[in-house]
Amino acid sequence: MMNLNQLVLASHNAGKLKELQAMLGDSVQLRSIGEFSQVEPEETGLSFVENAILKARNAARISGRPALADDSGLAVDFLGGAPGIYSARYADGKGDAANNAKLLDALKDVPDAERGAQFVCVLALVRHADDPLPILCEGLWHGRILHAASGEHGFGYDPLFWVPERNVSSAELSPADKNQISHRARAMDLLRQRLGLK
Ligand SMILES: O=P(O)(O)OP(=O)(O)OP(=O)(O)OC[C@H]1O[C@@H](n2cnc3c(O)ncnc32)[C@H](O)[C@@H]1O
Ligand SMILES: [Mg+2]
Repeated sequence: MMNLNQLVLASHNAGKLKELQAMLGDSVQLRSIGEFSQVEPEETGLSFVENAILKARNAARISGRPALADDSGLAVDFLGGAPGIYSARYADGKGDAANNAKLLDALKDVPDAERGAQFVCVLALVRHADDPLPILCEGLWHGRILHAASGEHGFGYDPLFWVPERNVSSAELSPADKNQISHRARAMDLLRQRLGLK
């Protein structure tokens, strides 16, 4: 298929790079698109799939190499699936802390039973910028939104995401544990199967 010893990761998010590289182990080395360009493409798609493909194509074009993109986010039931594809920009680009504060505010006084949410991850792999057949893999992770932040690991909304199967927040899981069960882990599992890496 393609030489997969090395892949360009179409992401400027250091948390994703760390998690995805840990999942891949030594078999594939991820190089951040940040090594090639600091310009982030506008995520104009209406779905995780469209944005993942858009980012992967952009990175393949800039680097001239096969590229992997991750488009992910948090879909909250009570908010009709918001912030969803807009998760990174929920508080207008003010960052993780502002995103988390806005989410807590939006769910103020909402009881536990209505605080269900899922993390979504779509991985897109393109062999080159105009690849007509991107490989797409998705993963979901069901949980609940806490009433206050808890935990120091991870990134983004992790301190607010309660993991029912472990009785802790996602930011209280060790990185190794999160990488076993997260939305990203599930998507990566499928990708490794598709690539014959497992
Ligand atoms: O687009 P790139 O450059 O990859 O980086 P990004 O951070 O903008 O990534 P997305 O556009 O895919 O937005 C995903 C957002 O969803 C949230 N998110 C995704 N996965 C998460 C995880 O494992 N834990 C916590 N928050 C997560 C977090 O706020 C991310 O910024
Ligand atoms: Mg983004």
